[in-house]
Amino acid sequence: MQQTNEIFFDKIETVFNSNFPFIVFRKPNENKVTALCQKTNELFELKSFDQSGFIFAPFNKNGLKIIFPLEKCDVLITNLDNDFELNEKSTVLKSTTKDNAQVNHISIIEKAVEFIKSNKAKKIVLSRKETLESDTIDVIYTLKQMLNNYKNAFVYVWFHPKIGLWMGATPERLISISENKLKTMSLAGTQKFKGTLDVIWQEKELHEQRYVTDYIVENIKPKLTSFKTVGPYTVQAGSLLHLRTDISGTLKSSNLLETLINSLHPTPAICGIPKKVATDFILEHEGYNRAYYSGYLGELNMNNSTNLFVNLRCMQLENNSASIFVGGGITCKSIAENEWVETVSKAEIMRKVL
Ligand SMILES: C=C(O[C@@H]1C=C(C(=O)O)C=C[C@H]1O)C(=O)O
Repeated sequence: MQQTNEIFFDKIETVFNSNFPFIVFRKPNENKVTALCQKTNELFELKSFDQSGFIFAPFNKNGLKIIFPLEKCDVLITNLDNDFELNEKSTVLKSTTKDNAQVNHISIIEKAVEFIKSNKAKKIVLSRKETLESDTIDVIYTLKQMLNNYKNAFVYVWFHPKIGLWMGATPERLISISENKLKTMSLAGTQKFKGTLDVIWQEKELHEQRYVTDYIVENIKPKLTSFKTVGPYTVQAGSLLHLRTDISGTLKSSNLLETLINSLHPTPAICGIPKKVATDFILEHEGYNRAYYSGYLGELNMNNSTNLFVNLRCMQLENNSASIFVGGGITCKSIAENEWVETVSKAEIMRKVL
């Protein structure tokens, strides 16, 4: 049901306070904001990619994939024509991340570089979690900040009482399918945005993004009748820039979604090459559970289309803390200190909206 902005956000606040499961999302470059409010607090596991609803899947392929089934939800919609007028709020954020976090992360990166140099892998994406404490975190305010500031991102707040509260503004599409037309992207390589898209990319970034493009093309091409790539070109994601290639095509048949997701996720944008070697390295060395970070989420068979995004630039909110998840691609050319700084810049994207 279409609502005015004020009524829409008041309802979201009421649902949030009632502790029932809900998702609010806005797709990249759209004005339409959609909410699915589940009528009970049951936890529905995704049983088949033929279901309709909003799905939330973890990084671990065998982990619990959750669906808010369309038929179990009230759907609310609003259109944002203007930015929200938000008062400046000076949230005091206290980092509870351990003092040795930087030393640890750098040491894992150095191990990965050595591992890659010995030809055991080409790329490994390593991540970490940064936890901030504050007693004034306001979820609706943060949602509005993300909507105002990250217009070309997939912005969301997801909550289930049995799982927790996640929110984010991701620049990365995993897969979209509408009437047998497929759209995906290869996104990798990071530098700070300094006022222009006209920048130079080093070999390290060009290579790490190329690995992702090659992997995606190799996996989806056999399932397509026609096929096109555009890029790589530079895109802005908040205060960062990335290299992106758009990949699109027409599917050979209409029942390929599950096969495609299984062959794409996790892509080398968030895992590595070769996939199995990179996954094992991540599980052995990262030393924490990625949970839903670098998993995927989005509309499944809603309005005859599927739109799934990779869960990046995201955080998990618990009581008075926000855990921000950040990572970056490591290759033989990585400089550990620079890779650390890149994760600090990525964490800024969520820190800024708290
Ligand atoms: C892993 C993340 O981002 C991914 C890694 C990137 C990189 O290594 O340069 C860039 C964009 C994303 O594909 C993240 O944001 O946590």
